[in-house]
Amino acid sequence: MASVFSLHPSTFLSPLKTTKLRTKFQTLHSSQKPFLISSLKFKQLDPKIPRQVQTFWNWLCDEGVVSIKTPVKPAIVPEGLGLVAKKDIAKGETVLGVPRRLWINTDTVAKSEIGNLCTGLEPWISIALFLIREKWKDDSKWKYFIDVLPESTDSTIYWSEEELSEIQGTQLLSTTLSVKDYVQNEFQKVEDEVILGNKQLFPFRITLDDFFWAFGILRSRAFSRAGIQNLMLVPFADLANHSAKVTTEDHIHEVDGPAGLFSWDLLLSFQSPLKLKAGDQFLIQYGLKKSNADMAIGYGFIEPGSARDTFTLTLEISKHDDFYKDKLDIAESNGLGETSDFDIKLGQSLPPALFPYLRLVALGGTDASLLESFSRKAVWDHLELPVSRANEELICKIVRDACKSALSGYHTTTEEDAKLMKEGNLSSRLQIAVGVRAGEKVVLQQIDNIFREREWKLDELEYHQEKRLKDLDQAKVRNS
Ligand SMILES: C[S@@+](CC[C@H](N)C(=O)[O-])C[C@H]1O[C@@H](n2cnc3c(N)ncnc32)[C@H](O)[C@@H]1O
Repeated sequence: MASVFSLHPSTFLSPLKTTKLRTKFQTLHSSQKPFLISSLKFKQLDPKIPRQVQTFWNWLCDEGVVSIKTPVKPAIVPEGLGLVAKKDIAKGETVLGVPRRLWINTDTVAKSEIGNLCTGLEPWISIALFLIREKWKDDSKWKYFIDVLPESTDSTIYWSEEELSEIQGTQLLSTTLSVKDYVQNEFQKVEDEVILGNKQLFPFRITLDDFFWAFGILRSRAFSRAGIQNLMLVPFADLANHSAKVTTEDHIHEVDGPAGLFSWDLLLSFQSPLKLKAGDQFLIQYGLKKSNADMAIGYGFIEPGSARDTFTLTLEISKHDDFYKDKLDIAESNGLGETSDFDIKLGQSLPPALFPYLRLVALGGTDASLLESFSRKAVWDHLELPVSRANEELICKIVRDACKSALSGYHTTTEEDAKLMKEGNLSSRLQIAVGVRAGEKVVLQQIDNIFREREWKLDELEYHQEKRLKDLDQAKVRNS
């Protein structure tokens, strides 16, 4: 693949740019000198910026995506590349707008040479193939954008065996391995069904590493408005880094607006969620609901602190359960299934459906009569309250055993993790490993504590059977 690295930014003159420059010199003589000088100056980034970033910025200028008025510019920041305010920016002020013609989404792929081949593929897979192909092409429209994309991130999908051993026993490890399996299987399928039979469109070797690269790029930088169907890569906008200081998610919009010198288009537009001073970094929120494990897999970093510490309890109605069909029916009538995931977050109350589902899973013996006595909805309402001492004791045991088993799978103790974090100086990947494993353990301990306390109170709780007898007695008294 040819590269633009050998060209000095000031010698990078596409035909279009030459024309523009000439026009500018003409206007220079017609008294617009200040505009020309400042517009050339605004193109210059910090001299320490890598040359390909300067070239990318020049391209954005030529495409009319940025102008002298654009209040942010690319810069080197602790998170890699980022966007920095050129002037003070008010909260809510528009900082950038990238026109649709530069987005890479399924529409872009559909209109490309591989459009027909990609019909029916998962959106991310078609965009991944497109991206790999554009990276290989010498004359890609997105060449200067692709040249500034990283080769990898600290996402756990790129970790070595040794690095992965640091997250032994964690849910992060099992999710990472499932994601890697998924990507590998999808690659094998697309290689057999699309790539190998279409050598004229893919005249170069596409490896599993290429596919992982594209997957990682999409996971860490693509925007998706309403789920995976609207996945899109947006040059320039994808330079915005994340900050926990941003506590809203409504700063990205699609609006109609000017998209160059003479054109109008749909723009992906960013409003600043924070008030910024000149020189501050423009930051956004990547997703308030994401756990640290989601952040580690998707973006290759975690948030310090405990706000994103999560453990997912997965419960299942056994197929061998005598009441399997009834139980499944009740779960499904209430939006759950044979297997249900409950995300438990540190310091937050348990998900409301956890107790009814647990009681349902554990329901047996004489308590099972509950399944036949009421409508599906009414059974669930009953499950909101303790059913019987035996049932409540069993759910505590199920959960506490699961916590104990999970806690025994980690290869470090909470104290060892705390010591490592206190000492500092960890590599970025070890920081993620220690942060996630410590976070999972503390949530597991929190869950175990809740159910231990519940065990202590088993004698004080009011159970469904007793309540029913009490209600019957009260009714008798009223009727006598
Ligand atoms: C959308 S890109 C942002 C631009 C990116 N910094 C770059 O150099 O191209 C997302 C990536 O930026 C980095 N990043 C963003 N926010 C971060 C943060 N708060 N801490 C650490 N890394 C961050 C991660 O590598 C992440 O995968």
